[in-house]
Amino acid sequence: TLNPKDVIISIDRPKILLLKKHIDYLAKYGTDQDDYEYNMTEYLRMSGIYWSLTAMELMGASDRMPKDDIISFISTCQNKESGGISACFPHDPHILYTLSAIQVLTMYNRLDAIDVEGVVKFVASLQQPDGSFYGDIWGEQDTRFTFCAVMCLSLLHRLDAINVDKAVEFVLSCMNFDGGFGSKPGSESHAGLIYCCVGTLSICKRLDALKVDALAWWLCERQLPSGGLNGRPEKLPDLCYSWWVISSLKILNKMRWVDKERLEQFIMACQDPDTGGFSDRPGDITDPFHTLFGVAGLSLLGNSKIKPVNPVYCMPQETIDRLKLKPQML
Ligand SMILES: COc1ccc(S(=O)(=O)N2Cc3cc(C#N)ccc3N(Cc3cncn3C)C[C@H]2Cc2ccccc2)cc1
Ligand SMILES: [Zn+2]
Repeated sequence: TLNPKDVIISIDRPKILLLKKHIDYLAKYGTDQDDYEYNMTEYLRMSGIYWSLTAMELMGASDRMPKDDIISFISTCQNKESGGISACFPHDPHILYTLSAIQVLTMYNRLDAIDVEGVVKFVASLQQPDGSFYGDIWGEQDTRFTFCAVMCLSLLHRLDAINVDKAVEFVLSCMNFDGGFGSKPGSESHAGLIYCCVGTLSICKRLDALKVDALAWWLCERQLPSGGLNGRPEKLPDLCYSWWVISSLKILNKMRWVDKERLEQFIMACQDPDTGGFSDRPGDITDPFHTLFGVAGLSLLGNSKIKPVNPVYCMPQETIDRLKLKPQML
């Protein structure tokens, strides 16, 4: 049931974490090659593997994933000429899927399965004179891709391959008067892009450049009476936006500015007790994308049944520690 700008959570929605249901949901997802949705999402297959594996790692159930099949799938997706990685053979390589592949292989500690130098060359080749990054050879510019490039190269300890100062300069050129960020200079502030820009500045150790109080104020204003958070003013709450907002607030050390109990109630209500998984809002269809952000969000809120997640990389903290990466936190 909706009121114009929020959802009303009915009392029969789940209130506790249905961990086993989510583990079984993700373990089953993608095993049925004839499944319509599975085939329709071939274009994002690599990201789907990252979403599922990361959620399973956080739930302590990554042994339920087909590790060897995943690793050999990834090596078939690397383009020999460009070094880039695609979502699925024979699609074009793209920075989004190159990042997802590197995130999966670092969680598995199996970077030997691909040509790392080729990945570094592909990512560096996408940087533009203004410091921004294209997503692929077709030239779409978006601050999301700067974040993908910086995150991907930092996981490989190869930030030396790009001009970090110019990348930071481009991100800062997208800062708005409200302290937020959009996809390009002058674009409206949006929670997903704020997360990308704050994450980029954290990895580049430039959080000093933020208007912290203005930005944290804009972020905590995203929370609605239902406890959920939206991506922009006047929008409905959505579980994935809840992740973008609270991970940004965690990096800024301002988590206390949101009502954690109400947010946890919203996240729990997004679970589906029959199919397993989390959806964007209570009662909708679940998917691996929102299941990751439900599990990661509960981890950030301190749920002891879920392993700690790093708010910048959206990966298990133990992986970030093993890589000796220290993204800046305020
Ligand atoms: C509705 O079918 C869709 C629609 C789009 C996409 S998408 O372009 O690949 N993508 C990733 C995504 C994955 C899944 C899953 N499994 C579900 C949704 C979803 N959205 C759409 C969405 C999320 N919240 C509400 N909406 C409508 C975000 C989008 C963009 C995005 C990509 C990477 C990282 C962050 C954001 C995939 C499926
Ligand atoms: Zn969503």
